[in-house]
Amino acid sequence: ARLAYSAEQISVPVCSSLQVPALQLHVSKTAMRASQKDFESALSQVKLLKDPGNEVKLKLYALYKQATEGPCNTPKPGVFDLINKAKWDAWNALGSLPKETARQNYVDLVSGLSSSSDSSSQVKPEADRKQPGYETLVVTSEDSITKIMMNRPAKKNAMTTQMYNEIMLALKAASKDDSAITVLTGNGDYYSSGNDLSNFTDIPPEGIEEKAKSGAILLRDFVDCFIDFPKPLIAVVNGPAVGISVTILGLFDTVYASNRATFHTPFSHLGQSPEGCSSYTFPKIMGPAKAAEMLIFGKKLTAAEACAQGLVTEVFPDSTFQKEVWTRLKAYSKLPPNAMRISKQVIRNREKEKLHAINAEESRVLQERWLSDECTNAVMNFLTRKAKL
Ligand SMILES: CCCCCC/C=C/C(=O)SCCNC(=O)CCNC(=O)[C@H](O)C(C)(C)COP(=O)(O)OP(=O)(O)OC[C@H]1O[C@@H](n2cnc3c(N)ncnc32)[C@H](O)[C@@H]1OP(=O)(O)O
Repeated sequence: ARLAYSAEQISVPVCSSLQVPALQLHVSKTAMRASQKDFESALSQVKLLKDPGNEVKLKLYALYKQATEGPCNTPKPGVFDLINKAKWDAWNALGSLPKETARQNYVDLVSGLSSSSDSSSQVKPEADRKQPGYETLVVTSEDSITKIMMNRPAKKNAMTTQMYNEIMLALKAASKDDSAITVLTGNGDYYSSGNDLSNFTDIPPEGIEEKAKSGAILLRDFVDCFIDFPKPLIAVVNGPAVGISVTILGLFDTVYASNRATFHTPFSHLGQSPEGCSSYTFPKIMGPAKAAEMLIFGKKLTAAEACAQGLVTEVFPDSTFQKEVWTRLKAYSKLPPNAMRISKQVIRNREKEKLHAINAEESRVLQERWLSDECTNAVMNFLTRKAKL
């Protein structure tokens, strides 16, 4: 049955003090313009929803603050104040979005949540469905869909060694479970900021060469899992994507993106070179000239540009992204699973051997790049806060 809950009940253990201020009945005067009635009714409606999860609550929080107070201009909370920092990040990510647009987006989001909770009143709370054993991911299986969500929102879902290993484990488990399709997505405002640059700081006693060697093996194994994944694999790109989180998209069967997403592969800036088989898949998908702009010159694409160039399947407005995408995926997941798997095999199998060879070669080249001065300086500049993308 649908749960009516109070402001206290909406917070979940992962983020226990995350309260949605929209639940407070106070609405500042600045919000009382065009869609005042709709906005007020959304504020009441939100109290009747099932817990929508932290990601959505952060979106609601950010839109509410933007709609009532305008752009974020409060100081950024400290590193250890994770919850307030996540809230601040979500609000700040809205930039100069006009108050009226934020109000409209809030109303749209609540309306999307209401209709999806109407149609799935038996859904178990996420905590019950969550698969145990992952620290950097939230893995859930429901409606024949296994969802692997990168879960380091405070670090923009940067991929640590542990996250690479957990994604490989989750993919292996998903390839054998009874789900029909598998989804990779991110928690928070980013899809992923790519390789966690602090991976480079953990040098073993055997030295930097050994570190580069083990990194190349990890990279090759990680990308191999995507090449070999037997079921339809869908990326739900909820926000900006950087580096390896972009390159592996060429190995997915479908890529849905929010219109807030961007696609950025700044390898030359970082003294590195392409991976994830992108040296092959990108020129094939978008033609060599467009691929070179991304992979050599680090041109950042908007979601619309990435869609026009064939890397993204479809772009959705951020305010309705989750609702539209999951409605579509739930419908796809009801198709005969064996037929989908076999179709994927027919489409992908003849390329597999080639992709494994390309992956091995890209990993070998990167192993050398990681030892270069260009790469070391770029990573040190980021880690000492002298540079950002
Ligand atoms: C097995 C190894 C395989 C390696 C394969 C090769 C892979 C290559 C790549 O993926 S290359 C791409 C690498 N990524 C980057 O260079 C991104 C670096 N990050 C940034 O430039 C920025 O953080 C940003 C533009 C993504 C976001 O900027 P902003 O919105 O201003 O947020 P913050 O910078 O304050 O970030 C919040 C918090 O997250 C930390 N963080 C973000 N990205 C990374 C990252 N890639 N590695 C490590 N840490 C990251 C950032 O430091 C902040 O932490 P703090 O709050 O200061 O503790």
